[in-house]
This record gives sequence, structure tokens and C-alpha cells, in this order.
Amino acid sequence: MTSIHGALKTHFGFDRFRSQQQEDAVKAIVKGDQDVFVCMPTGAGKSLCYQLPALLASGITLVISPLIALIQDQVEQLRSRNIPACSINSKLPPRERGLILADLQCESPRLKLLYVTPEMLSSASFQPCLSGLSSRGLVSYLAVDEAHCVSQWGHDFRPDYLKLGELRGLLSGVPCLALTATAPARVREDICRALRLRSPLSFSTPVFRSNLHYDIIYRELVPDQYGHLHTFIVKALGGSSGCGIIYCRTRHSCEEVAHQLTLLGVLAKPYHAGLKAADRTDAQNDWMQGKVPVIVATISFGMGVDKANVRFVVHWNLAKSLASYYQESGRAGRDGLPSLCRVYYSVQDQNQIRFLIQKEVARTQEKRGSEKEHDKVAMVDFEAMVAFCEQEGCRHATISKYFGDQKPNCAGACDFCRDPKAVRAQLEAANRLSTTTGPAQSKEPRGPFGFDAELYAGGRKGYGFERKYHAHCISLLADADCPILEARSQRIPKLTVKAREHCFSLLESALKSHQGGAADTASSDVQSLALDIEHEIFRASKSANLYKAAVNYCLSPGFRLDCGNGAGRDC
Ligand SMILES: Nc1ncnc2c1ncn2[C@@H]1O[C@H](COP(=O)(O)OP(=O)(O)OP(=O)(O)O)[C@@H](O)[C@H]1O
Repeated sequence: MTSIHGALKTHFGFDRFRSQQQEDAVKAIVKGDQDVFVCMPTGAGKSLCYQLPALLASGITLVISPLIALIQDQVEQLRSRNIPACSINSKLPPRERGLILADLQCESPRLKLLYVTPEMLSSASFQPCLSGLSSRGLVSYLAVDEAHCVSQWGHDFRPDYLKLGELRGLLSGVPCLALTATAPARVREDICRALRLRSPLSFSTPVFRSNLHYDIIYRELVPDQYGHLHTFIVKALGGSSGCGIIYCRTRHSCEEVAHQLTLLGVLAKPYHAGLKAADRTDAQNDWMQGKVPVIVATISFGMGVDKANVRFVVHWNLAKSLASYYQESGRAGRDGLPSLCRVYYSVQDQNQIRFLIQKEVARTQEKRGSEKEHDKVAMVDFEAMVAFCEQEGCRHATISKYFGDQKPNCAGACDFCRDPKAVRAQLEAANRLSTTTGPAQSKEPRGPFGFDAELYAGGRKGYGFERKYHAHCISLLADADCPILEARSQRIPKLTVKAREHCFSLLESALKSHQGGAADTASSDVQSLALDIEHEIFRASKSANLYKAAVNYCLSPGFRLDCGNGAGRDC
């Protein structure tokens, strides 16, 4: 096995493997007589598990990865080490594509790693290339990155991942390696079945990371939210050269939080799809280089970002599942040093996300014409996230249990284990607040007006109805039926919440039809984007008429309503 260590040093510059697991996985893959399943936390060095064997094999390793952006990062990193890697994707200029295909047709191609998305893999245009490689016995390994995408129980299900099972038929005899950072037992079973792994050797590291401290703060109980966040950041960075990530759900929140922190003296930059590509790259580079310590981003930020000294990850809005949260918060402390992971929990936020999930499930069922067992998955996963925030108990233990691991020795690495009384007191205060303000008791009032009438508030009659409706909404701390941001605001006279909801639906439908084929777009992201766009129009409009005009403008055929025009949040 000296050649393995030699290659580790020569190609990657590493003196040793990062862990015994990493070494064992690489050796098993190089041996090549069994399929392999690797489950290691973010930053554990999973990519090396297939990249190193790829260099020691005579053929090409085919790597399946879900996002073009992720692929591009990997390919760039490999090329910077002079490792022949490339990707065939829809964004590739024809000339470059031609050069790659020419190399792949050679008797002994130069290329060692070929990255594709599952969509590209199953596309007709890629089939001749694939069967050419397969028939000449040139595929050494099949590596499936982010393998949890194959499972409908996983937090990022991608239907095209299911087609990978068929590919195994075509590539019979080629060892398969499935990699993921997050796989509860049910997801693991799905991965093995869907990828047709034959008695795979499994290399799993427990999810517990003792250097991460988890805590929850109820946002609605904090009088000065930005001041609270600022104090936390100052403590987390502690004068070090470290940095942090704040995740927000919408573009507007990214802007607002970054602005407020900068006012308070912590330099922070927003990062979201509404920014021009150059501004986004600048924000990321400034953060990577340590010029700006805090990046305030939507969840698309971080995939493939490999930064060791992230001292904190804050979720200003809830993650959509506990698995997503584990992955996102896990970007902290990759260097193994103590780091903080905090959720600013908000009941209003929770209701809004629940609304989006319910709506998405209903839409899927309507389209399909039936209900299925796994329709519940998104909601179950979200409830696990909510329980993580609302429970009395060790946060690490909750995460470990979720992933099927033993209870870890937290040793004070979460708020509950450090001070259970304080956690209890916070929960009690939150309960008191929700019983005084209370969730929705009555049914949504139904008015006699159609959409247009309501948009203009239906004259005096309509305004009356509107006032009642507003009074109803204002009385609620959080209302699962009011997904609209600032639903309680009466800033624009005669603009009803119902009308705003209708506009939101129109924007959402328009986004769906524009982005229907986009591989990287989840429906819940489209919904969030629609909410964000609606909210921006609301904030920018001075009257109901101007609001309506702005919505109509966005819906007009000449206007391309998508992430690229800077209209909203990431897709
Ligand atoms: N043996 C090693 N010694 C030192 N550094 C290593 C070793 N193996 C991997 N690394 C480095 O660790 C970092 C994280 O690796 P990698 O991106 O593969 O993690 P990952 O497990 O795939 O994380 P993610 O789940 O975020 O994709 C990279 O910078 C990589 O170069």
C-alpha cells in the first residue's frame, strides 16, 4: 500500500490520511472487489476517497454530483493540483466539449475524473460517450456524491438520482462508491437498494462533533435582535481571525441583517442570487480571504466552500429539515477548533415554512392525483427540526438519534447540557407569549369580493372587509395561513392580505413555468423566491395601484422572472 501513501503525497501533498476511516475507505476502493458506502461528516475528506483511487486506476472515474456549481469547484481544485479532471455539462462551450469528447474517444484517454450531473448522465446526448467508455472497459469506478439525493426520505431528493440504478446495469463489474454526509438508517437502505450496491463495505463516522456548541435563542423573546446577534458574533470571533456564516431564508433578510451588523460595527456582506454574479463572487472572495468576517447568505452558499476557520454558523431562519441543519451548521469548525452553531428560532418563521411545505405537498398530490406515503417526508423532517428547537434535551443527542447513532458524550457542548434551567425558562417564556397572543382560532374570513376588487380593496365595502381581515391578522402572533411577509403591515392602504396572497400565487406560478426544467431548482425554493419578490414589490410600492402594476409588470411576457434578473432569492 506504499503507492497509496505515495500518491497521497505526490498528488495531494498530504503526509497522512485524515482519519482511519478515510484510509480504510481508500484501500477498500483501490482493492476494487466490493462496492463501498462512505458516510462521513462535512469536511471529513470524502472526496479524496474516490479521487485518490481514480489516480491509481488505469481508466476513468465517473463522478455523479448534483450541482454544476459544486462540480465546477471540485474540477477547479483538482486542476490546481494538475489532476486531469473535467465535467461535461450544459454550460460547457461547444469547443471545450468537443476537446473532452475527443480525449474520451482515444485509446487511452488522459482524463482521470469525469464529473456529470445525474440529468446529464441520463440525457440522450451523453449516451454514446458513456456506452463508448463502457464497451472499451474504460470506467474504473462509479462515484455517487451526495448519495442521499437518491432517497425520497432524504432531505434533497432528486428523481434523476433514481436512474443511476439502471446505469449500474450498463456498467456491470464497475465498483460503485456512494458518499454522503447525512444518512439516517432509512436513507442508507434506499441508497443501497437504488444504487444496487452489492454487499457494500461501509465506512461511517458518527455524526457527533464535540467541537461544535449548539444553542437555540427564541427570536420573539429578544427585544433587540440585531444587538443580540452582534454580541454573539463578537464573542464567537473573540478577536481571532476567524469568520462566520449567517443563513437567512430570503434575499431581503440577507440584505437587512448584513446592513444592521455593519452599522453595529461588524463588517458583513450579503450573498444571494439577486446580486449580480460579480458582486456575489466579490462577497465570497472577500469572505474567503478574511477581508469580510461575516457573510449573510441564503442556503445555496456553502456547498463546496471549503474554509477551515468558520467560528460560527447562525441560522437566522429555520432550516427545512434537521438533516439540512446538520449539514449547514457543520460548516463551522472544520479545523476541529471550538465553534458555535446557533438557531434564532421564530414561531412566525416556523409557520411560514410549514405553510410552504404543505402547499408544495398539496401541489404534488394534485398533479399526481393521489397521495403517497413519502409525501409526508418533508413535513416529518421539518418537524424534527422544530422539535430540535423546542425540546428540552441535549441537542447533540437529538442529532445523533436522528442519524441512528448512539447518544454521544456532549460534555456541555450544547445549551441544554450546559444550563438546562435556562433552556426551560426560555421555553416557558415562549409558551407564555404564545398563549397571550395565540395561534389562529377562527377560520379565515371569506369576503364577497373577487381578486381584482380586493386588490383595489373593493371600494368602501371592500375596505371594511379588509380592515376586519387585517384586524384578524394583527391579532395573531403567527398565522400558518398568512405566509406573506409583513402581513400585519397596514403601510399600503386598501391592499389586502388576501390580494397579496393571490399575487404571491401568480408570481409563484410564473416562476414555476420559467424554471420548470432547471435542474437545481426545488419547488420550495421557488415558493420562497415568490414570497421574497412579492415582499420586495410590497416594500417598494407606495399604493395598491403601484403594487398591482409592479406585479403585473413581473408577470408580463417580456419580463423574465427568474433568479438571473435579480428578482429574488436563490434557486
Ligand atoms: N488526508 C488529508 N489530509 C489533510 N487534508 C485533507 C485530507 N483529505 C482531505 N483533506 C482536505 O479536507 C478538506 C475537506 O475535504 P472534502 O471537501 O473532500 O470534504 P467532504 O467530506 O467531501 O465535505 P462535504 O461534505 O462538504 O463535501 C479539503 O480541503 C481536503 O483537501
